[in-house]
Amino acid sequence: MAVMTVRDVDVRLGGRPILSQVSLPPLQPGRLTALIGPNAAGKSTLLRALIGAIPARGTIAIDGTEVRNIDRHTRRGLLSYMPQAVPQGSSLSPYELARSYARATELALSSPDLDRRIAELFSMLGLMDDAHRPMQVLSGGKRQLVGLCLTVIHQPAILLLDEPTSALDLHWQLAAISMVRGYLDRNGATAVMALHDVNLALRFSDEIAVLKHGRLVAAGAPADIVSPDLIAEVYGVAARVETCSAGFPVLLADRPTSTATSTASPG
Ligand SMILES: Nc1ncnc2c1ncn2[C@@H]1O[C@H](COP(=O)(O)OP(=O)(O)OP(=O)(O)O)[C@@H](O)[C@H]1O
Repeated sequence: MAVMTVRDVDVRLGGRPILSQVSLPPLQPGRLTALIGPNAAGKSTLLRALIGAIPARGTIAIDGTEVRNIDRHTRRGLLSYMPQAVPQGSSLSPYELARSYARATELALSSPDLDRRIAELFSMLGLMDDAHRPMQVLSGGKRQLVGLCLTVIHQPAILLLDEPTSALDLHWQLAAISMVRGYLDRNGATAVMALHDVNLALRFSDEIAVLKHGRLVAAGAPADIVSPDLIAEVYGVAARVETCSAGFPVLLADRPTSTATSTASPG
């Protein structure tokens, strides 16, 4: 189990500020934090800063140690990142990729145990029939599901997932996020997940952090922070937030109220 701290993060890219003073609620074991906000708000940039892929100022630490000071090998075992792009096609099969990812992180599992783990993940995500087909013949959604399997195969403590459901149909969106939730519950892991679908964030996350123009606009429990005013301010959309019969807040988006204002950088 690990706790990640993200405080006052600044990132500059191409000579201009992209993130400014971004802090997240403490990323605690078993918790899922959804990162929402309009296009170009800085969600992917923040996730890339958290894995140490781009330079950042401020505090990005795991159990008190700055991520940049954790050696690459340890970092790879602790942190797992799923980029926004759907994995490319290749001649390797999902099964071969899963085996090679697990080997690369020196996962301490016997070969039969690893096969059992792969089969469990593949069956949860509907990949059994595709396990031995080359990635290049799989659909985009299937390749995204494979990408999600690869993100958890070595049992990392922290998952950083960039729109992991963007290519998935309704059924597999729910299956994918349920798999992640189950993973967090069983392993005491934590996840930060960038999402465009506010209703998925409302339904599945413990905390939501809202970015706009590279700044944190709001953060907290979904029901506490997602309101019509926030949605109007952040997305330029008139919306209602109602409570569904299962007791969850649900966003009903009515119409755009202004042109998107998502391209400006933090000043
Ligand atoms: N390497 C780079 N050099 C310069 N600017 C960059 C670079 N990478 C990203 N940016 C800029 O940073 C801003 C934030 O981009 P980012 O991809 O983090 O946003 P996002 O919230 O993930 O967007 P989306 O929802 O559209 O995926 C954008 O204005 C983008 O053009």
